[in-house]
Amino acid sequence: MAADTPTITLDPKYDQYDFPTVSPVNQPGHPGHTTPVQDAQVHQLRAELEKEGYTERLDTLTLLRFLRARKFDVALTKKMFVECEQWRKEFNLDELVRTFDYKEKEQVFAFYPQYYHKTDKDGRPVYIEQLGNIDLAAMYKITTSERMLQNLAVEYEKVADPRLPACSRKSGYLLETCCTIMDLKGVGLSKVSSVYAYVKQASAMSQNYYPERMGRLYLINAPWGFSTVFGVVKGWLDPVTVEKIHVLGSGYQKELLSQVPAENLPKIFGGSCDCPGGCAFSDEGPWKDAKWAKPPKWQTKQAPAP
Ligand SMILES: O=C(NCc1ccc2c(c1)OCO2)c1ncc(Br)cc1F
Repeated sequence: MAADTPTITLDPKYDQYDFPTVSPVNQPGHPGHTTPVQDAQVHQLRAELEKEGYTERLDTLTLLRFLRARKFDVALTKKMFVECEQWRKEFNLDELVRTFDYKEKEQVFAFYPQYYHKTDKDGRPVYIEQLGNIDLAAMYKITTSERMLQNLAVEYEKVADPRLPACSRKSGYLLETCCTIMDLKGVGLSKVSSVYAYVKQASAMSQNYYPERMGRLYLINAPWGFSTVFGVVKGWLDPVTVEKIHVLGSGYQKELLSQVPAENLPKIFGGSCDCPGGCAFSDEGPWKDAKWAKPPKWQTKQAPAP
C-alpha cells in the first residue's frame, strides 16, 4: 500500500461504522490522516474515560472530533468530553431524541425558520436559519426558549444520525460537518439584544457539545456595520473557526452559489429549489433517500475508501 494512502486504525470494540470513515480533509487529526502520536492520544483518552466509567461515544471518530476541538490536549479534551456527557444527562437528551414533539414548529417557523435542506457541493448537510423575523415576545406565547433549545439539540443529534452517515454514503467519503447559512435580513441591531440571549445559548450548545460539526458558516444579509463588529468578535475566536465564517452583505448570492448548487438552494436565496410544502418543512436530503438512509443489512463491512 502506498505510504500516502489514507488509513484509519479502528477499534472493533467501539468503531462499528456502516459508512465511509476516511475524511477528504487531508489535514492531520482527521480520520484517515492521523499521525501515530494522535492515534496514541485517542487510545490514551479512551483508556482514561473507560477508567472513569464512560462506555458510550468512545468511538474513534467522536474522540478525534473532541481532540481536534482541544488541539489534542488530552487533559482538556477529557474535561470537554465529561462536561458534554454531564450536559447530555441533565438535558435528558437520550429520551428527548425519542420523544420530543415540536408540535408548535409551524407557528414558530413563521418567526424563526431553522431547517436542514439538502447538501452543499462537497456533500455536507445544509443548515439554514432566518433570524430577521424573530419576535421573542410573540414567540414566547407559542413556545419557550427551553423548547427551542430542545428542538435544536434533537436536530443536532439527527446530524450525527441519520444525516451525516447518509451524506457520507452518497459521497463515498466521510462527512463530519455541516454548511450553515444564517440569514440576518431584517435583523436590526436593536433586535439583536432580545435575540442575543437565545443565540448565545445556541452557539454555546454548538461549540461546547457538538465540536467540529460546523464546516462553514455563511452570515448573509449582514447589516451594514456587522462586519465591523465581526472584526472585533473575530479576535476572540479561534483562527480555525474564523476561517470557516463568511460574512456577506446583500450581494451574497454569487459566493453562496459557489458553495451550494442552485438546485439545492431555496429560491428565496437565489437558488432554484422550491420543495412542495416549502423547503423549510421538507427535510429533503440524502437522509430521506432510501438508497442512502441506511445500509442494507446484508452489506458487508466496507474497507475504508482508498
Ligand atoms: O452550524 C452549527 N453551529 C454554528 C452555530 C449554530 C448556532 C448558532 C450559531 C452558530 O451562532 C448563533 O447560533 C452547527 N452546530 C452543530 C451541528 Br450538530 C451542526 C451545525 F451546523
